[in-house]
Amino acid sequence: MGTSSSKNLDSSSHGSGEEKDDHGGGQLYVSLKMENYNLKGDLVPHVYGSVPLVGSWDTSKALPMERESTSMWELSFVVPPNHETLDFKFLLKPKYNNVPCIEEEGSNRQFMGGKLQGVARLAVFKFNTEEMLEYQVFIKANRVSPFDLAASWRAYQENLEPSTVRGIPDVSINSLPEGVENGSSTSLDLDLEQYLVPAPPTSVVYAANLTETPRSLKRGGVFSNADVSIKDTSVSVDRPATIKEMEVVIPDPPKLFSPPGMVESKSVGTFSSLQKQDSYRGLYVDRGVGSPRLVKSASAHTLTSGGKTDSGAKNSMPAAAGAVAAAAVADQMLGPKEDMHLAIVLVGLPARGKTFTAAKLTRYLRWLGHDTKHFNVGKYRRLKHGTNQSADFFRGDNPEGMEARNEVAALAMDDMTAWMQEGGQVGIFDATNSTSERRNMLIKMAEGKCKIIFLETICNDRQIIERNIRLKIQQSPDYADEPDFEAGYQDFKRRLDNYEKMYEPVNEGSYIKMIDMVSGHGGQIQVNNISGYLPGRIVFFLVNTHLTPRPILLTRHGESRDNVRTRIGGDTPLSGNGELYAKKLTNFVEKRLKNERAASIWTSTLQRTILTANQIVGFPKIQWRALDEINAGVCDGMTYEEIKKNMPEEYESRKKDKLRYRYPRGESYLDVIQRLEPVIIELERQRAPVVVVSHQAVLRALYAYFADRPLQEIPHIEMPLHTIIEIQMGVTGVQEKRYKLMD
Ligand SMILES: Nc1ncnc2c1ncn2[C@@H]1O[C@H](COP(=O)(O)OP(=O)(O)O)[C@@H](O)[C@H]1O
Ligand SMILES: O=P(O)(O)OC[C@H]1O[C@@](CO)(OP(=O)(O)O)[C@@H](O)[C@@H]1O
Repeated sequence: MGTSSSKNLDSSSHGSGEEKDDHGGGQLYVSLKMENYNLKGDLVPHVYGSVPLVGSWDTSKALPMERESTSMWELSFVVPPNHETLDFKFLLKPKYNNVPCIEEEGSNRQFMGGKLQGVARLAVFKFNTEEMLEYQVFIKANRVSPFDLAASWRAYQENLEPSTVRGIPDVSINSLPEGVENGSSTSLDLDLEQYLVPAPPTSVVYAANLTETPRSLKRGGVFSNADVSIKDTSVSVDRPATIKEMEVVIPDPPKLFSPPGMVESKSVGTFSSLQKQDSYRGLYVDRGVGSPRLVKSASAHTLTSGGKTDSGAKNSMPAAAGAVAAAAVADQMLGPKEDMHLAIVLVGLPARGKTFTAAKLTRYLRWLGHDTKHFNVGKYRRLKHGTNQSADFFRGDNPEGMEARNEVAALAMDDMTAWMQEGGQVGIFDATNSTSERRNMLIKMAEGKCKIIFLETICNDRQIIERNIRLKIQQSPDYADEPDFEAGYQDFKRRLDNYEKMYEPVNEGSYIKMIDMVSGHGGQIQVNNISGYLPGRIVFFLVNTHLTPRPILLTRHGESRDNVRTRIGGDTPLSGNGELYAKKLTNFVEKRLKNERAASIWTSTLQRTILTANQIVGFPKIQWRALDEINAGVCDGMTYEEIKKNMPEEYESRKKDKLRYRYPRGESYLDVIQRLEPVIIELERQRAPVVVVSHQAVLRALYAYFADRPLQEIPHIEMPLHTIIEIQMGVTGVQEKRYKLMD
């Protein structure tokens, strides 16, 4: 208490403290603390004793101690000086219940004339003959005058840091200061490009794993790995895409979005990799497309619980929490065998967004924890028959062409069903599948092995089809060796005519039709005979996706006071550095979004994110509970060092499996992913830019979705403070830029 009349009776398990005589009179301020890292159910330390304040020896009136930190419990009270003696003991019992009630071993503890009597000792609780719990005890008593009490109350109030953001409604908008028009503030001489830093290269291991050589072709001796690189050089079969390969040029610029200040960007998503604007050929990054059957990919391992095999089939529990896990378990226990495996079979004319949609769906399902693979028949065709087949190959009246195409489709389907027998959950079968004869063949092949849902992409907008065709000539390995863009364009048009002559829209079985869904409004989704958890989710996802180009800006809050103290969790305000970042971010957002008609700012409900976004004006701000930081449970407020020292088992368990590890009374990364699903759906649905101000763990999970990073990597993704990750969504997939606003 820091008063001249204080009396310190510090009595801990390590020895009793120094005593001073009482000269000041007044009241006795008693502070009791107990410490133990082990908890026993919902038992809370209580104090009961001889004076009415502490229950007059009635256990039901005992005073509960309050949790001061993970392991420390605290209770302070003031007793009038006229109590000659104060006897008391510690109890363990539930906070709102009187049973069980365990009293500490040994005699009463006693204050006499304001002095603690006897020797310091631990508080020992015996549950039965074998089980007991020991708490360290810290007791402090000070004589304080009423004047001291009043002064200390004032000091307490001054130092108290109640949340400074209380009262800000969940949805708010700070209006612009008078005389300032949106986007024309004087502070805007900021050059965004000066803050640009390189984005990390796409994960090497993952990209390579995803583009494995189709197994059935390899087994048949059609080619060796070495052949693949030679025959199909423009498909990144055996090697990851390098940053240079992933530069993107979008054709027909006037029709497409080009945000201010855009410079070089890197694709982290489904498509990318064209070269220069006026050179019509580029590298095609076939990310997420493959048929890995021989070699298990890293992602396949991460998505199953144990990888145990049962007569060849592994136990396909998803690496997921919550609803995803519950549905998977129910399917395994109750569903018909073929329902455990789902085949999404794409249908549509060329250049209708089938591969794009398939890759996006794969990314979403994998992020949720479903074991999903994308099988692209075009890749099989190129590997078996080469990359330079002309339009004639695709004529309906060309029997050799028809046979060759059906054969590679059957090979891919074989690979997909074989992978499912090994435990794979969702196979996405990507080809035109544009005749009912072809679809019948697939239905027969799937019998008893998996359930088929057709996903047809239909586009009636000539302009969009034209743009898609141009993208195709630039992206597809089929035209990688064609130096003349116009020749490639004419050939592709003839190929399209050939397909159109044969095309039969889906009218059979279970299907989803996406009709004119590119812009996110005006289109429609038709579904037939769709039921079940996963199909329902897939429909919901597809309803909400579109291709309207828009940026999503992800940033952590400015440095918080707990960040400075290296304490995790908590709800502290910003440090000086953090406040500076809040200002810089405000300027950045103002400049970056100055030409946008609409945008919104999303924060968590914790004050460090709300304060970071506080000064941004003119855009609606929305607080999302789902964006709150991973809940560290009983470790909230501790440093990693403290956890390591005091809870070594917890520390080690988290180190071993950071993805699945759940803090006691808190969350795991998998829990965080589950609660972020509505956020992802809403980010997909939004057509205007969104700025997300959130936290390290949450942003790792969100970023992983856009960057297509495997679940296992999520807890280890670098997510630095004071850096903005700009995700550009659009017609070529997802690209990333990074801005570092502070050193
Ligand atoms: N639902 C859709 N309708 C029309 N075009 C789309 C759709 N989804 C994506 N696209 C666009 O179509 C382009 C070509 O898509 P792609 O998937 O290669 O076509 P496909 O596999 O049908 O030949 C993509 O780059 C994308 O911009
Ligand atoms: O999963 P790890 O690597 O522990 O990172 C999450 C931690 O990051 C922190 C900072 O250490 O997030 P933030 O400051 O962004 O809110 C902690 O609050 C949180 O527990």
